[in-house]
Amino acid sequence: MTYLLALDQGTSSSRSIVFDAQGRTVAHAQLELPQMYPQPGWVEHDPLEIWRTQVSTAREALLKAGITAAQVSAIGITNQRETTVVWNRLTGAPIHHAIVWQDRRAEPTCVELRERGLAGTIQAKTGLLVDAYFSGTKLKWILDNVAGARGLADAGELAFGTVDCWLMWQLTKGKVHATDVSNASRTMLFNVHTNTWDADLLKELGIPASMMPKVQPSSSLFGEIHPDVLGHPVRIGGVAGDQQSALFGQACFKAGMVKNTYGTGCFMLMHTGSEFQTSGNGLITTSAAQVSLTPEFAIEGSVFVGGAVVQWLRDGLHAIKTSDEVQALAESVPDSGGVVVVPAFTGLGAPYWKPDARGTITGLTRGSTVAHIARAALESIAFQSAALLNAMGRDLSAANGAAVRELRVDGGASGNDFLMQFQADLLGIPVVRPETTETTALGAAYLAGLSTGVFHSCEQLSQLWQVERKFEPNLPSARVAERMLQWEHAVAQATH
Ligand SMILES: Nc1ncnc2c1ncn2[C@@H]1O[C@H](COP(=O)(O)OP(=O)(O)O)[C@@H](O)[C@H]1O
Ligand SMILES: O=P(O)(O)OC[C@H](O)CO
Repeated sequence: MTYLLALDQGTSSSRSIVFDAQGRTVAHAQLELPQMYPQPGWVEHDPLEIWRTQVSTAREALLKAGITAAQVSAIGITNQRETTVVWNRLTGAPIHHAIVWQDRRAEPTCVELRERGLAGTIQAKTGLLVDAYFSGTKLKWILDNVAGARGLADAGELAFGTVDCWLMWQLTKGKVHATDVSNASRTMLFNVHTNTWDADLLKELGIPASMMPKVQPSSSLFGEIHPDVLGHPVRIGGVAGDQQSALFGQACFKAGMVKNTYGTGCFMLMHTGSEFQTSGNGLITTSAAQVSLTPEFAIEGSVFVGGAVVQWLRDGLHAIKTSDEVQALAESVPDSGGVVVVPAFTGLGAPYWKPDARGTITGLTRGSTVAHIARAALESIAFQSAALLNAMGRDLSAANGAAVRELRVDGGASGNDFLMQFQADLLGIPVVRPETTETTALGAAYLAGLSTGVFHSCEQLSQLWQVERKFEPNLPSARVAERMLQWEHAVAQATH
């Protein structure tokens, strides 16, 4: 039997999954990752904890599967993106905690870049909007603020990496300092047309090129793990940022195919093939996972509060005891009774980009109950995602692309049938949930399997992808327009 091991290092946990050669899950292990909030707006992880939890889950998953590393054909790595680690090449020790993607401390540098009129050049080269979300300005912050860092960096003694790169350094005991194109494209330092680090942007932020990892296609041989780690040297055959990995795991290989992941937040990505398109509607362009040297792209939008609104119902309002109870509560009323929840707890992400917006509930009457609020809260996940898909639709028609035919879904909240049906109703296209909703890890396993001969082609992977349930739209278009308008009115109030 042939197995693939996917390491899925997420923001809140490290997970490892063993898959068989049909892409079926064989065993799964997960450990939570401690979060650190040293100042308002700052979020950090301990890089050594990232490594410790990841390697523990890998060992546990192999044990649960009843196999040894010698039976694993290849390892695939997928990871929370943008999170920035800097370590000393000689000692291997991180010089600072990892600065997590949610961390806003680098905003002043971004203001400066925007004021200097660099946003257009940066978007043309990297596909990104200038924002503290991406790694480049976080890396600059570390060099500017950690004592002695700049001197060591100039002397070539420091290494930078996103989490995939840091894990590979650890897995190979310092032999491999590499990343893949999809992770590199989240740094704001990477030219996505040439698939190389951009010398001008590195210079602009004062980052020595010697710190940067080698960049490879997502499906390629990155190296072999040290035998001490899992008891056997296994090849690392695939690496991708978690959202691009999910796009790959959903078998969205062609232009116009879209997936949405409903986790804490929601991440929607549309493959645009080898066409580099910038969005005129508040979305970003990113490198998709690549199996060759040819650049491939996706347009991406993110919703900050997706499934997290259900956590708020549970922990903030005590409206439910477990997340699973939300569906029954929402369905205990025939509609939301005119209530609209805008969960702008930390501002609104794409396509609105309103950092100062705050959570708002509109349409409350004397008859409103907690069930109406719960229903409206669930609906808000679908409204925000619909705004993203509508923005993608506008980008597509501007580029004369074909209309999107279906939305493939995954992530924790995609298990909620009410939410998925309402999503299909709002979008007017089928929402399709696959058999395996662990598509992030599956994507990494696919990438690793492709480069090591376990799989032969993307066509073969498309055939492995199986529908579990298809939600057909079932709401008259006039009613959809009315509901979207109600939502946009509420958003306007949240952003006042
Ligand atoms: N039945 C459900 N209905 C709606 N949301 C849910 C349900 N079960 C879990 N969730 C939400 O899904 C999210 C967890 O999904 P997951 O994919 O594990 O997220 P992440 O990878 O961001 O940690 C949580 O925010 C949780 O509130
Ligand atoms: O780890 P997740 O699933 O929260 O994903 C985080 C994203 O990669 C951030 O860009």
